[in-house]
Amino acid sequence: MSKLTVMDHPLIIHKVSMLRDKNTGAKEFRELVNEISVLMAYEATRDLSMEETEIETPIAKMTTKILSGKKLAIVPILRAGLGMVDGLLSLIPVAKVGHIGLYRDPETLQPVEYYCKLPSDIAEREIILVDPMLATGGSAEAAIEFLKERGAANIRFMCLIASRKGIEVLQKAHPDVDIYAGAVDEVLNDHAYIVPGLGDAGDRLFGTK
Ligand SMILES: O=P(O)(O)OC[C@H]1O[C@H](OP(=O)(O)OP(=O)(O)O)[C@H](O)[C@@H]1O
Ligand SMILES: O=c1cc[nH]c(=O)[nH]1
Ligand SMILES: [Mg+2]
Repeated sequence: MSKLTVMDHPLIIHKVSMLRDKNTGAKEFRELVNEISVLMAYEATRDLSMEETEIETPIAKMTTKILSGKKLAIVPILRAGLGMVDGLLSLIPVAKVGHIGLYRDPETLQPVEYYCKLPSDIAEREIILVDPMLATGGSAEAAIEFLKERGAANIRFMCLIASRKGIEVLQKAHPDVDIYAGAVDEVLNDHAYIVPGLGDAGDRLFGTK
């Protein structure tokens, strides 16, 4: 069973509350998604591997630790995942960015793929897959399958709001993928939107409703 980490930091809880508010406009919504992504990146990278190195301060030589240099990739699920990329890149500027285009068919609720472009060495990279919403879990499950088909073996998934059902589906389908969620909501409505959720993350980010 994969690990589920739900954010409990007051700054994140506060910003997720602002994000949920229907009166939050697209500009503020984008800023909040960016800020929450930065704060969550701190948690989602807590177990990155480190190695010892020798440096010299102005006072003395010392042995200290740095990141082991394992290669990272950030992979947003389009469209809404795009809103989380800049925040992550601000902390991990050397990461490569891959894109998986998926939308959820409103009738069948099944994910439909329309784009996939990944770094050529994706199989060697530690991957942070990002999407603000984990609802039925179908989109994240399919995106992880694409990544695994291309050889990816080290994947973690970061979302802003997850439903209990989406977490169950993802943990069952991909027990090796740890999940980092800004908040967890219990219910999906008849259209498989998260309740209370925040509405359609892509539409709110890009002002398309
Ligand atoms: O867990 P699921 O039930 O699959 O739902 C979650 C998916 O739905 C939303 O994308 P959407 O289909 O609205 O596409 P968009 O990002 O282009 O708006 C969201 O950003 C996820 O990708
Ligand atoms: O609540 C939801 C469910 C799917 N996609 C969204 O953007 N929001
Ligand atoms: Mg959408």
